[in-house]
Amino acid sequence: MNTATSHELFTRALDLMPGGVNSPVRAFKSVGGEPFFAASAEGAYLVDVDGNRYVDYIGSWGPMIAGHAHPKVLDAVASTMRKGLSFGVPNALEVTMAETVRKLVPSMQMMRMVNSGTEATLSAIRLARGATGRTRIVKFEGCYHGHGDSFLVKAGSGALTFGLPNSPGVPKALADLTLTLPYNDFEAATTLFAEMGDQIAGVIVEPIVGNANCILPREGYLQHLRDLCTQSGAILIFDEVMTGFRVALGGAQARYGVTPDLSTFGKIIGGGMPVGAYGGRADLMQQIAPAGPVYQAGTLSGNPVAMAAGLATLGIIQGPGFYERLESATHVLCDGLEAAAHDAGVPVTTTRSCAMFGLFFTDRQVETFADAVACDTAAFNRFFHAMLRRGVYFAPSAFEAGFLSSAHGEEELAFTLQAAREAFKEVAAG
Ligand SMILES: Cc1ncc(COP(=O)(O)O)c(C=O)c1O
Ligand SMILES: N[C@H](C=O)CCC(=O)O
Repeated sequence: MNTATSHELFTRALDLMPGGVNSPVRAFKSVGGEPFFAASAEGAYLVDVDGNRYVDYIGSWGPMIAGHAHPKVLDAVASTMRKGLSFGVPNALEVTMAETVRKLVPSMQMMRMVNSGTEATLSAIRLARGATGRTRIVKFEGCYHGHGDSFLVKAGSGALTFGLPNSPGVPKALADLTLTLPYNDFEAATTLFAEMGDQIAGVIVEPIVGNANCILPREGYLQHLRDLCTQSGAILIFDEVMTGFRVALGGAQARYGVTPDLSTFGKIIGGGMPVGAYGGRADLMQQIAPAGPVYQAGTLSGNPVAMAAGLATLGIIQGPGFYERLESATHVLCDGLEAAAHDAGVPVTTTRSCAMFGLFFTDRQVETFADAVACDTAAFNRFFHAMLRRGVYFAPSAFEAGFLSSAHGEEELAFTLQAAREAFKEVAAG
């Protein structure tokens, strides 16, 4: 495999950007080797600057649920941008976006568009604090909510991958206000609320944890958090930046039938452009400036080109059978990966929820963060490179979920599973 141009770019980048990248996980530091540099992407495929083609199971970390460079999204972006890139005054697409989101996710009675998932979560937690007058927040070990200071405590994603779950630079006084719980542990949550429930402003949770690989909620767990928050007056925030519009049209809250007070979105809602959103109960959102006293703002928020890309994507995913097809493709992939691993004698288990999946190198079922970190990351790293060499790109970390798009058809799945049969044999050989 020729990677000369990527190598040359990475060498230059290392001198210019920390780790040679603009976001840590993509540096390949935990799996070893060097990242490839993308030249283009279409459908289920990424093409690098040396002309290598990969079936892509990241989809830009989630936004590309309709596949890369979908013609409807490109057309919407092209026609919108000709009218101007940014206005700094309200535009009609923002209103259409909010109406569309509220139709698909009814708990989003009112909302605010922002520019990233990070902005959405840190705005939501500020609102929870402002509305309750309390300061403590609760998050879960291995969950990642972007890089806001309050969230870099036992954080997942790159923070977990690189062993930096509690980042230097976050004042201790602030970090002390973040309480952490083990995800899926009913008893621990009950105990914490019994001790400190009246001090907790909000609970923020990835309803399906996608930043410590992919861990599904135990039956009744999200409802348990709902009940604890209702009883104590804490605000329940579902961080649906990853799960929103991915595990169901109405997100994880629709899939599990649990209604949060606030939700955060990102990724798919922007169709590949930098977008996030937060919203929920109207009485809470009315406390955001200028309607209320809790301040939050953004020069480019509601950007028309970003709204156009997001709206086009939200249009595509409402097509008939869209999620049914995604769900069955994910089953084909995960069942096939488990079978291929089993045939090679490599212990592997998968988790899946519609268009999102986890691949764990263990023979045990994974239901907790402790289960996830106990898996064989060295075996994952070997598998990752064996797949990459065969033209399949999984996340370059054992602690990230995988994503399918509607462009992953029979051909791509068959190609992936053939590569996996060979790759697992390579892993077994050591
Ligand atoms: C669940 C979750 N919340 C928040 C974020 C932060 O989003 P962003 O990277 O757009 O700031 C991410 C991803 O990075 C995420 O997966
Ligand atoms: N897990 C993160 C987002 O979901 C990975 C993306 C990033 O941090 O670059």
